Amino acid sequence: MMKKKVVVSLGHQALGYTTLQQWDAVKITAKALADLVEEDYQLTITHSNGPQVSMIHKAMTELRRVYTDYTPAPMCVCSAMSQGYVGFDIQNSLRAELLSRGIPKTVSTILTQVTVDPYDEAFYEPTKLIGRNMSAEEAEAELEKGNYVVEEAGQGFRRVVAAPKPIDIVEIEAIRLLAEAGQVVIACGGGGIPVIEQNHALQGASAVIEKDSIAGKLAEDLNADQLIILTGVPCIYKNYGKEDQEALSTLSITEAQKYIEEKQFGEGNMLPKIEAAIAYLKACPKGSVLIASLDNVADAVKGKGGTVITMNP
Ligand SMILES: Nc1ncnc2c1ncn2[C@@H]1O[C@H](COP(=O)(O)OP(=O)(O)O)[C@@H](O)[C@H]1O
Ligand SMILES: NC(=O)OP(=O)(O)O
Repeated sequence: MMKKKVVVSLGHQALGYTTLQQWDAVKITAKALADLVEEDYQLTITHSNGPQVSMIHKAMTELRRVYTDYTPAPMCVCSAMSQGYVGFDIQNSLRAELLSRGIPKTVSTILTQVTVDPYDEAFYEPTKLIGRNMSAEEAEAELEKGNYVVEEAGQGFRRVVAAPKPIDIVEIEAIRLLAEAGQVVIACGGGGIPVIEQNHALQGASAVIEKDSIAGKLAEDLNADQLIILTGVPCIYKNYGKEDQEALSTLSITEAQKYIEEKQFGEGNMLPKIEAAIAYLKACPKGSVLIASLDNVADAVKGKGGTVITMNP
């Protein structure tokens, strides 16, 4: 029987926020992913990188305070480092978890670049928060360098970078080949390293791609049977956080579009997941999207929990 081709997108819950938290979190994540491998799913995994790329960016920038001749790493290099750092932890935890269950399987991370449009409107209105909180003087210095900053109420200033839309996944053929060979692949981490194509060269862009957008694009490019988005809530809710909050077990894209108009989804958190789901389903109408959390995914894939989004009910 053909294996079910699945793209799994991991959010903050799966990785934690610090090196030590990530070390512990990935062990729990690996168990949930190994359960899916045991269910005979062919897994391609992608993940968020906000806390990780911020930590790396902060470290690379702070070095300059001590070593004045030091050149800080650009954002695209920080993105590449975050893919290696997160991929390293996931691939080793998952490999160990699978071996403990008697399933020897290669798990590998592909350093993935994603092309973006240099004229994407996001470059004119950056929204993705990056790095540590800064004082007003430091924020001023960033502005002088041509970087964007925003003030967070009571917490100082933070850098913001653009979150342009993904165009093409440069290493998609390598990802597809490994996935089709039955290997577990971790790809497009942190949305992929954003690059701009100039003649035959790829130039890193000062941006961070939204990981939900790339998860949808990856599922589309692999013609996946399902996109599983593992996040901090067990399912999607109507009237989220209100007294009449209602868990939604299924959702058609028509209903999803209606709920978007009603502003039922948080702008910086659930909305990009729903938009990614709609984009993927329009390209792969026979597919489905499961939104669940690490705690309930084992049941949710059996139809007991989570929210399943499909083209039609
Ligand atoms: N309608 C909704 N249903 C469920 N969760 C929602 C909804 N609207 C906003 N959210 C929020 O979206 C969050 C998930 O997105 P996010 O915090 O960005 O997680 P991740 O790191 O997994 O991407 C939930 O924890 C919840 O607070
Ligand atoms: N790249 C990205 O969207 O990461 P976060 O989900 O951590 O913000």
